[in-house]
Amino acid sequence: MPVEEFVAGWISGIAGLMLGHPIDTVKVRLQTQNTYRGIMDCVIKTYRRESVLGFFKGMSFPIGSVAMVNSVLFGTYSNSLLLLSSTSPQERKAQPLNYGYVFVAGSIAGFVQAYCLAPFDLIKVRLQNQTEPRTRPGVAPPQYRGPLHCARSIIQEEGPRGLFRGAWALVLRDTPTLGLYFLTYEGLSRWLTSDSKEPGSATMLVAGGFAGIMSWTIATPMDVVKSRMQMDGLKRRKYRGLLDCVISSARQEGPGVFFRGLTLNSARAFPVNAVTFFSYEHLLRFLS
Ligand SMILES: CN(C)C(=N)NCCC[C@H](N)C(=O)O
Repeated sequence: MPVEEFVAGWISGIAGLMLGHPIDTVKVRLQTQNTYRGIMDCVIKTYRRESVLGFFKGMSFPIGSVAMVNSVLFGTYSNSLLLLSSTSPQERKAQPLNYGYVFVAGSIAGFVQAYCLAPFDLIKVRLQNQTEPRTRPGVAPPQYRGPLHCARSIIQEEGPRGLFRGAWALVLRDTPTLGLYFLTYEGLSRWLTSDSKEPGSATMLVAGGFAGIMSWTIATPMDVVKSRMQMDGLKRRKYRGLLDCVISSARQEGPGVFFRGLTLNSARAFPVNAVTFFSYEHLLRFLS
């Protein structure tokens, strides 16, 4: 099994994460808390209360974990494509790709990565939602002192299964959208590259950026449900399950609720995924 894709996926995951985390924090807060009037209100309140550090809450943990999940995503995608089409990445560059295989391999990779991502994403979302400023004398400390304390508290209060709260929503979000993610990337990079040539840097950036926007646009409604399910269970349970979350969110806040965070998801998706694919492709050329 080729491992270069796993290594390149890991490093490119770190690059994308560092660029996108502050926007991700604002998005998660808007999706799960009703105290903000909009993006700017959330940015200003976060900055005033928590300083610039507030935007980076929960980032130390994803640097290791989300990067590892990105490695699972790219490694599973490439190896699934190898199984389906019986061609190596080098051979695939020389002949037209079967887009059906690309979509299926991307969806398999999305399914596998969703399960690996679930506990890490849950911890990230819970930490991002803590609006208390960093510990100061006289101010009550936040509920979770850090990622490990958060994981321990969830296991103690909600049992080990608590770490997988929202996992089904994550699987439903990522399985089809990652099929679309790789399909958009491969389709656009082929379209922008002349026959028998390898995609250039500008092509990787543009195709990666649009793959991110396309997949996150489709993923946003399920992303809202996922974030809400992950925050549920903290105190009293609000939702009986995924369907109940969908129905009661729509009833209480109208269908527009499923598009909360769409602007931020798209604004974050372009640079993050441009850099992710750019560094992935270059690392792969360097490693093989
Ligand atoms: C729509 N979805 C879930 C995705 N496209 N997922 C892959 C994205 C990878 C990148 N780290 C990011 O956070 O955008």
